[in-house]
Amino acid sequence: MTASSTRRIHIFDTTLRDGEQSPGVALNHSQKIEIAHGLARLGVDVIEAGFPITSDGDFECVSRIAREVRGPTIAALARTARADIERAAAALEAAQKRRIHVFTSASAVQMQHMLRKTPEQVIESSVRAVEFARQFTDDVEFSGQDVMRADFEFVIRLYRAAIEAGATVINIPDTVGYGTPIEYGALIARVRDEIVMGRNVEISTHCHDDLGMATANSLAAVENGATQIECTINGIGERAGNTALEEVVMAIHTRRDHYQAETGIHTREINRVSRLVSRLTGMVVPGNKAIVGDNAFAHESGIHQDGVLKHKETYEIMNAELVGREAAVMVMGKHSGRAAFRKALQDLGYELEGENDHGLNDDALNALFVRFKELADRKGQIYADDLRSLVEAGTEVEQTFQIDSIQVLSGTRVTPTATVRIETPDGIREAAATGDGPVSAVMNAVSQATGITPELESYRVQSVTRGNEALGEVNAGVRYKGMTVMGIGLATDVVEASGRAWLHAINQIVAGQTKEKSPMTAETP
Ligand SMILES: CC(=O)SCCNC(=O)CCNC(=O)[C@H](O)C(C)(C)COP(=O)(O)OP(=O)(O)OC[C@H]1O[C@@H](n2cnc3c(N)ncnc32)[C@H](O)[C@@H]1OP(=O)(O)O
Ligand SMILES: CC(C)C(=O)C(=O)O
Ligand SMILES: [Mg+2]
Repeated sequence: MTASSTRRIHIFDTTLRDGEQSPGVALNHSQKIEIAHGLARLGVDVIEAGFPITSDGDFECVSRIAREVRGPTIAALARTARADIERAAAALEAAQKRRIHVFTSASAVQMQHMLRKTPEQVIESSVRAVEFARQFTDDVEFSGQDVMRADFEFVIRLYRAAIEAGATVINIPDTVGYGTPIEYGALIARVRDEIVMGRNVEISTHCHDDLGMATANSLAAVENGATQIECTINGIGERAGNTALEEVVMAIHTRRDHYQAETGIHTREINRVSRLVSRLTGMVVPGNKAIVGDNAFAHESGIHQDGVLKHKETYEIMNAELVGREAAVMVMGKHSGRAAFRKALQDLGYELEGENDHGLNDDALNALFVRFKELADRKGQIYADDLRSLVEAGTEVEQTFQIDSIQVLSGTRVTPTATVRIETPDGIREAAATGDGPVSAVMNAVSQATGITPELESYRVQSVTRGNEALGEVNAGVRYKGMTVMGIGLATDVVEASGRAWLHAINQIVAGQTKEKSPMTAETP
């Protein structure tokens, strides 16, 4: 591939407009500004900052982004109405580079039932709107919603009219995610060959993920002449969301042999902006999400781990570092094999063959591996501290304290209060405590009963089975006097699971302290 044959694909990010249309998401001004700066750092070409006619708040926010964010073109959405276009133009006034994005509908169902216009009226209002928008800027994008359910002959007529009226970017939205890659690619090729025909007009793709085909459709468009992809961080957006920015960018990068294209995205910023958007929108990224999910660069099964340890490329098509993540991680669990087990112990500092206390020969390693599998069967994921306990004590940590009962009082206008009974080596101890919420109340009560108050560093709750009686697993990462441990608690009630996780962490702390005092124990790595 020569440099001259590489096409530049523009990334149009609509996280702040279509992304914010995700049900339940509403970002305030400072959150939007923070995301806009993140997008500029990422190197997107266009930021669609909002739809200014929506509200005074949206207008103000687009104006602020236009004033403050430098680098990308700032775009604002408008219906074909004059008032929308005037409002968009006013909001964009301070932008270094501004684009008005005018949209209409192209499918019969939307024209007839939503716009209540005939196809000819839709063409006429679109032409007027594009011409009017051109009075404010030379950069006008035009979209006809729902093209994949539209009559393609009409689509061609509509877009031809928009180009003649002055549209510089024509965006082909599959608004309801109906198209397949072959159909969508073929339509883009028709638009390229029948209406763009070498003119200086950019073809853009805007896909939704209702059938899980947004990324495939966007890439099919690139194969057929599109040079702009509209997308959102983490694929958020209306219903099932939009094309995920990180997916198309990394597909183009990783398969540049195939697409003969490149984007201007600084890929090492991807993880950072993904985390930012997830945190501010409250939309959790699923573990198995491509590129940015927790598991996207993790290996748990023994055969994969063995392959990756021998040569990374056996199971990895891109480096985690390339998207700003830590190098691929080995998750230790019941599917892990000896190779990964051995490597995990080495990473923790244990010598596998030698004369010191923890020098493990093959027989010792095999015996430990059997215990590791037993533990993984019961527990699922195995953490570094579990491995340390296995090596040093040959068993899971001793449960010095055990929960006898937990009672929690919580609700509106009630200070959350927890009462716990804990079995200790000296008999039952009872303690009651309050907290900001039921979880902190139960943690405080357990600390009081055991006399150990660690500091909470991370907290995660997830469901590990399905249905009404789903078990909640709580992972509480805690720190105590320089020691960091992960407590795990499982129960159908997440408050109880939190209490169990807290106590599990305390038991590990107690076990760690006992070992430190024992003259028989070698230094922990
Ligand atoms: C596919 C997309 O993502 S499109 C963008 C969707 N985003 C949003 O709708 C978010 C912001 N929307 C809003 O705040 C409001 O809907 C507003 C301010 C735009 C309009 O509010 P209202 O005036 O109360 O109208 P309402 O939302 O009830 O209905 C939409 C109107 O826009 C019309 N309309 C829809 N699309 C277009 C268009 N492209 N061009 C012109 N008019 C349009 C509809 O026909 C309807 O008109 P009607 O009231 O005469 O029947
Ligand atoms: C406004 C348009 C481009 C849109 O979001 C869609 O059609 O999905
Ligand atoms: Mg959309």
